[in-house]
Formats: sequence, C-alpha cells, structure tokens
Amino acid sequence: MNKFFSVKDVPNIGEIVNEALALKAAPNAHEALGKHKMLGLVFLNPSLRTRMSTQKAALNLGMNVIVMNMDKDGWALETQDGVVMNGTTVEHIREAAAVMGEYCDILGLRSFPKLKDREEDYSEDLFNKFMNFCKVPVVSLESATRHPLQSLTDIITITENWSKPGKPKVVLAWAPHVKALPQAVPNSFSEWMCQAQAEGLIDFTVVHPSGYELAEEFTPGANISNNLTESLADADFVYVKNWSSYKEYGQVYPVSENWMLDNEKLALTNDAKVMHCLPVRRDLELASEILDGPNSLVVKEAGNRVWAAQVVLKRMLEELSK
Ligand SMILES: NCCC[C@H](NC(=O)CCC(=O)O)C(=O)O
Ligand SMILES: NC(=O)OP(=O)(O)O
Repeated sequence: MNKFFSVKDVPNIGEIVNEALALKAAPNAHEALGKHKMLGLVFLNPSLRTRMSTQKAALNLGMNVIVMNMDKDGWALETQDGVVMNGTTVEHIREAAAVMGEYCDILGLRSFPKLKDREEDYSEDLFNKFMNFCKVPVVSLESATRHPLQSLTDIITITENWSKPGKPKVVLAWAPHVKALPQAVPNSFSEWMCQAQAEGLIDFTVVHPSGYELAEEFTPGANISNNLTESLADADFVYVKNWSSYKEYGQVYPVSENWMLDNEKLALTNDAKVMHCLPVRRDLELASEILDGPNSLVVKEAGNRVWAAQVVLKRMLEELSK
C-alpha cells in the first residue's frame, strides 16, 4: 500500500479487518518494522482522535512521529498554480509538501472542504497536489470528500461487535446539526459499507431527509430511504451523522420531523448498537440517554481508531521495506 485515500486502496475489507484485529490482540508484535522511520502528521484542521490514535499506532510500530499543525504553526499555504503570490499566502504547496517529504517516510494529511464550491472540493485538488509533490506514501487523515481511517475503524467495530448468525443490518442515519458539515464522513462510511455489502459482510441502508442525498458514486448497491421509522426497524447498528446538502452544495435545509436518535426511536430497532465518529453535540445530534446508555459504541469505536491506523501504517512500512 502506498496511498490510503479511499476504499479503492484496499483490495479486500474482510482481510484488512482481520489484520487490524490481530494487531489489537498483539499491539507491539511489529515494533521493529518502523524503526528509524518517520511519520509526519499534517493538520490543516482540528483533530483529537485522528491525531492521538495515529501517533499511538506509529509508536506501536516503532516509528518516530512529527506533528505539524499547519493551520496554526505553518506559513499560509498557496494551492493554486500560476498565481503571483503578492497577497496573504506565503508558501506554495509545491515546496511545502516536497520539503515535508524530505523529512518523512510516510505523511498523513487532514484537510476539510470549504463547502463553497462543490467542483473544487470534490476534485480533491489540494490532497492530490500534496500526494504528488511530497513523493512519499500518504495517509488521508480526512480529506474534502472522505475519511477512510474512520470508515475502516467502523467496519472493524461492527465486525467485533457482531456475534449472531447471518449478516447485520447497518443503517447510516442523518442527524440534525446547527452548522453545515462536510459529507466526508457519510460518503466514506457509505463507500466502505457498500464494499462490505458487496463482499457479503453486511446489509446496508442510508436514511436521510429529502434534499440530503449523497453523491451517487458513494452509494453503489445501498438501500436508500427517506423514512427513518421504517429504516430503523430490524437495524443492528445505527451510524448517526449529520451532513450538509450535496445537491444544493453546503446548504442546510430546515427539516420538520425530529431526526435525533433517542431511546424511543432506538426501541424500533433490533436492540441496535449506536455509532458516531465523534465529536458529537449531545442532545442535538444524538440523545445523551443513548450516549450514556448500554447501546452506545462511540468510545470503543474511537478506541479502535488505533488499529485502523496501525494496519494502514504496517502495510505501508512493509511496502517501503520491499
Ligand atoms: N473528524 C470527524 C468529523 C469532523 C467534522 N465535524 C465537525 O466539524 C464538527 C463541528 C461542530 O460540531 O461544530 C465532520 O462532521 O466532518
Ligand atoms: N472522528 C475523528 O476523526 O475525530 P477527530 O476529528 O477528533 O480526529
């Protein structure tokens, strides 16, 4: 593996989940693999889980880590080509990425979408430029359209919390929010779950109010509904997440019904486990009674971020040592 950007970078989901669970059982089994290798984690936006879990994963593999909070500590970055840099930007991504590639064997990058121009965000221009110019393997720490370390974590968490016969019914359920949030987490969750469904591991439904359709490229084979009550019936896992509109890009439409998952709605499910990538706004996106109750997996899920990051870094280190 020399890039981890989307589900397409993983040939088989079942296999990578098993490898991650083996790392969870023996976290330090490969601590010689990363010796004298440097991981650079570059953040253009805030992070708690991705930052800490990816550092921990690298340390488990014997790597060294440098964290660069580009948004706070770096020079203002120019990403467009062909502009005279006589304004506020100080350094071009061509030099910045290339220099970071000089210091690091593997780089991770977090860059959120601006939610202004759909074409610009969905072109993943900044991420692609970073990958091209740094010349080392790159792990997405969440880009404009995807969050693959989160989605890999989520299928790991579903797998280890499912022991019944047959496939679990997994439901991605839109939730309310006060702000316009990216589609990266739901896009990514959906593309990973659609692939897991194609591998015969789960059954997958996406439910959202009309107007919040995800881009079709992320939902191949998904059952898509606008009816929350119907979709929750027989659900084994409910993945709660808000996102802004893709169609009317970045818009937040008023939604008349109450879409926040609470115990009353949870009672419609098959005693479903509830997941969220975090951070979560209590009693706006998801009821406290669920977060504090026995069905919530959110903290265990965040814990599993380590094994997702570790399996990706392990595969990259193995490729580098060939
Ligand atoms: N990395 C995990 C999610 C990041 C982001 N959430 C946020 O920006 C929350 C902001 C707030 O609640 O104000 C999202 O939904 O894509
Ligand atoms: N879920 C997630 O990516 O969390 P952070 O934004 O805190 O890294």
